[in-house]
Amino acid sequence: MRALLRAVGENPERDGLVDTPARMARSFKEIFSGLRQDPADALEAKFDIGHQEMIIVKDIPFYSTCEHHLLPFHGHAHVAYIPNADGKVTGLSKIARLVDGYARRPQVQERIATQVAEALESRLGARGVLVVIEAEHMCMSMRGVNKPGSRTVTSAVRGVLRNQATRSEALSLIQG
Ligand SMILES: Nc1nc2c(ncn2[C@@H]2O[C@H](COP(=O)(O)OP(=O)(O)OP(=O)(O)O)[C@@H](O)[C@H]2O)c(=O)[nH]1
Ligand SMILES: [Zn+2]
Repeated sequence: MRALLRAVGENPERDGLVDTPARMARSFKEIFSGLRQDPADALEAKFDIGHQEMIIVKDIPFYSTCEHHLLPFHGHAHVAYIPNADGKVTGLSKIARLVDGYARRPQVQERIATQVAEALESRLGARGVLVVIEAEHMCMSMRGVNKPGSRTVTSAVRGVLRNQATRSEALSLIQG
């Protein structure tokens, strides 16, 4: 961190910066905590409620860091899934924990959606999954192309949610 401060033309020994490297290390530990866990461990088919219909947790806010510039991108994730035939579902908060776990890594937006979808499919045995992520990237807003306010939308679809009617139902519930 000190080398980085020196490289941008700063003096890492001056008063305001002397504690910055340690502070950054603590901050990075939190921002990248998803690297030291398997976010899919959050998932557990815990509640045997015989529910086999669609479940959507939408507008989940998240903060992540783009792996190209190490600048933040942030926005909302919408996660729809259809449980498998045994009708067991996971706790709603676990869906948000899953998003957080993958977001707290150096990332690209596309991969967060894919990883969330694959975790729900493989760990929970979900019959269908649709993940939509919309985010603003600071590397596009505050530098480079300088387009604040532009938003990127990515999605990942698995299983029966590839079916057009089911996918349209999920998308209309997410947008509504
Ligand atoms: N696909 C994808 N691209 C991303 C993501 N986050 C940042 N990027 C892009 O990564 C690209 C890196 O491009 P480079 O040309 O190597 O880097 P650069 O010279 O800093 O590019 P500019 O940002 O255009 O100035 C840029 O186009 C970013 O917009 C992401 O989550 N997904
Ligand atoms: Zn970037």
